[in-house]
Amino acid sequence: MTHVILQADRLTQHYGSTRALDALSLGIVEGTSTAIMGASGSGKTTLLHMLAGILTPGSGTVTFAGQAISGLPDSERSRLRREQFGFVFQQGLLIPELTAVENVALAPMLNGAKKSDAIGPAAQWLQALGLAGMEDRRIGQLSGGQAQRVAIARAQVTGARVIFADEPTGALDSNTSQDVMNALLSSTSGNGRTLVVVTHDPNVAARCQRVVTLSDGRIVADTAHAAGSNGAQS
Ligand SMILES: Nc1ncnc2c1ncn2[C@@H]1O[C@H](COP(=O)(O)OP(=O)(O)OP(=O)(O)O)[C@@H](O)[C@H]1O
Repeated sequence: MTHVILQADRLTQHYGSTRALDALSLGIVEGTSTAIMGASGSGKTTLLHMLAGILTPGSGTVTFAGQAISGLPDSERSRLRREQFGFVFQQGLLIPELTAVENVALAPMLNGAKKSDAIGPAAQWLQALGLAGMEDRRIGQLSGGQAQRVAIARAQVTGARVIFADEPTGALDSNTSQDVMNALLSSTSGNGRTLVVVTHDPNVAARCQRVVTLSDGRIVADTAHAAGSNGAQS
């Protein structure tokens, strides 16, 4: 049975006279991969940030696992983000002074875990993402694709139920982009977790099970891909 883990209802957001989102409603089924596409300025990042509780909507609601999150106080939303959500951005926003494993361990440590307890799961995630042996390298000693896989590990080590990615392959060449999407899909929707990814890249979108296209803050296409790879390694 399908379970809607995230539900947006009639989200509207204005920035001055710009309407970034226009009464947009969208349900995301748990364990699936969804790409959000659309021209520059169509509202993709605004939508992602609202689904993730980073932004509160001007009007409308976002419900996560049955709880309305859009009206929660900042502190509650930030706890929810740390504990239930993971984030992967175009530039991994990793800390260059720390090693790969320390960067990943930082996520559970921010939730109160001791470093000695956080390092083991962090190393396991790096291994699962093909980075065994690179745990002690600093970020500058990794390729762009390897660094993005560290960011993917960091997004998930806390047990996040939903992973939000904003142009996760935007800074990578096409082969590396394929590798990173393999890693992202297999570790998320391939593993029962939910992935929502904003992308301009049709190759990235085609790997997802569903593609939602925005224009002027509205959904203008919503396509399910029977052939969505759901994380299969190709
Ligand atoms: N903080 C802000 N202040 C003013 N306008 C904003 C702000 N954030 C977004 N906008 C405007 O809202 C609209 C939607 O922006 P958004 O970043 O969501 O689009 P996008 O589809 O993610 O674009 P891109 O692909 O270029 O990242 C745009 O017209 C943008 O200029």
